[in-house]
This record gives sequence, C-alpha cells and structure tokens, in this order.
Amino acid sequence: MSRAPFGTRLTAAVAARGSLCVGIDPHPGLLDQWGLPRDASGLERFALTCVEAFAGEISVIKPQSAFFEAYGSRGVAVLERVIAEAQAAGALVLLDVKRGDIGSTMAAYAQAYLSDSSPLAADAVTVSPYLGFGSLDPAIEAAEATGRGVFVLALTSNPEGASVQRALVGGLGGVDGPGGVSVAQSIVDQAAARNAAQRAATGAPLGSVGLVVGATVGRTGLDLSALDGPVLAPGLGAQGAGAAELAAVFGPTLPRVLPASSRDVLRHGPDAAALRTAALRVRDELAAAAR
Ligand SMILES: O=c1ccn([C@@H]2O[C@H](COP(=O)(O)O)[C@@H](O)[C@H]2O)c(=O)[nH]1
Repeated sequence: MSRAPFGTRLTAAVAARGSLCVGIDPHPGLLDQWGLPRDASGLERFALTCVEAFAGEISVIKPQSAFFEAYGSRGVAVLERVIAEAQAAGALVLLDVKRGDIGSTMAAYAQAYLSDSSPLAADAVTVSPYLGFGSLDPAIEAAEATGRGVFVLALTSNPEGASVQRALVGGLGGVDGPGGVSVAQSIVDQAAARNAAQRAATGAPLGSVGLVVGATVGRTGLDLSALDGPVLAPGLGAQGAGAAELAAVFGPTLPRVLPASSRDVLRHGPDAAALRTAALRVRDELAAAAR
C-alpha cells in the first residue's frame, strides 16, 4: 500500500485531533479496578473499550505491548485487533515495544512491526538505540519505505535512565570537542541527520525518526533544534508531569511534542464515555496551556 510519509500523516493527525497520545496499558490492577478478570478475556474487553473511547478522537494511540504479551498468543491476538480497529477508526497507532538488536535481527523486528504484510504492523514503534544507532537502520529503512515511523529512546522518563543517557561520549579532543556530548545528544544528532536526508527527498514536514524524551526529565541539556522530527513525551499524570513540566522541558520544541498519558486517563474506566471525556480534557488543557 502506498502511504504518505509518517511525518506528513502525523502532522495532519495532530492538526485535526490535537497532540495528546493516549496509552493503552492494561495493568492487572486496572483490570481489577474495571471489574474485569485478569485473563485474556479481561484484556480484550479492556483494550477494545479503550479503542472505542479514544480511536475516533485522539490522534495517536499507544498500546504497551508488554501488557498484551503477558497473556501469550491470545494477548497478541488482542493486540492485532487493537491495532487494526484503532487504525480503522482514524487513529495512528504507535506500538510501544522498545525493540533493539543487532541489525540482522532488527530486520526481523522491522518485518514484524513495520511491513505491510504483518498483522502487527503499526504506524510507528518505539526502538532502543543501545546496540548502536546504526543497528536501527533496518527499522528506519522499513519505516521510510512504508510511510511509518520509529521513536528512538533518547532521554527516558524513568530516573534510572540518566546514568546511561546523560553520560558523555567523545570528549578529550574526540569527534565532538573537549567535553564530548551526552549519549542522548548523540542519538538526537543521528536522528536529525536521518530526518534531514528523508525530508530533502520527500518534502515531508517532519522526518520519520522521532525521539522519546520523558516529560519528567527536567533540564534536558539537549539541543533538539535540528531534529525535524516528532518527540514522544511520556510521563504525564501518573509519573508526575503536567503542562508546566512539558513547557519547561521542551520550550520552543513543544509544537513537535506528543505528550503521552496512560494510567491517569485509564483510571476513569470502565465506561467508554468517561474515558473519552477524561482524555479530551487532558488534551484540551494541554492545548490551552501551550497557547
Ligand atoms: O521513557 C519512557 C518510555 C516509555 N514509557 C511508557 O509510557 C507509558 C507510561 O505510562 P503512564 O501510565 O502514563 O505512566 C508506559 O507504557 C511506559 O512503558 C515511559 O513511561 N517512559
């Protein structure tokens, strides 16, 4: 199927529906809270209620793969339905699966999540660059070829991430000068280079390579000005971030940020209308705060 580049599709979706990304994270505790059994049937009811609530109004839906995989093949079958039904209702699906491996295996992950023939193909996936940014090439190439996207972990929302992601690379007169740059900045720079090349070739408003930068991370020290790609910002609500933190973390980059929330919205279930109202309230509050 021929699709417009991911950056074109995402820009249109955000213009029509706002920038909030709502996560589908069927935590066992949330299944309890919704009065559902902790089994594949409960998972299915939970996830499809979320699709009913969000997919007609929200631009990007982010199922967390781990919570589906926990139920084995029946859970993965539910994930397939979530992807297909959310897309049919007009949402983009960003599958949070954080894959990263040597290039030859990465090609298989790209086939699984970013190829037209796969039942698990989403509009974008999260990927981990900690086997080297270049190991992600098969996923980036598949994304660019099929109008899909990848979101590369740069500065994650969890406090443990900083010890690796803020460490300096280069330095002592190496490629980036005396002080070096952070691991996260080197990921930003490599993503920016890919986006510049793709945008030059396609004219898309944003490249297909996004980043993950948590809304909770405080002063990032990152220069995102050349990224020309989207930024997923998890950490709203349950992890403590709100509109003020988004503004402080992202400053002028905010228009390219997809703030993401899961538990803080999902706690309003099991009624689909109540879930939708909660998601739209967060979306509209963020939009008002950004004006
Ligand atoms: O840096 C990251 C990357 C991904 N996540 C994921 O986002 C959601 C957050 O859920 P909340 O309930 O809104 O806290 C979850 O799926 C994480 O795996 C992240 O939190 N931080």
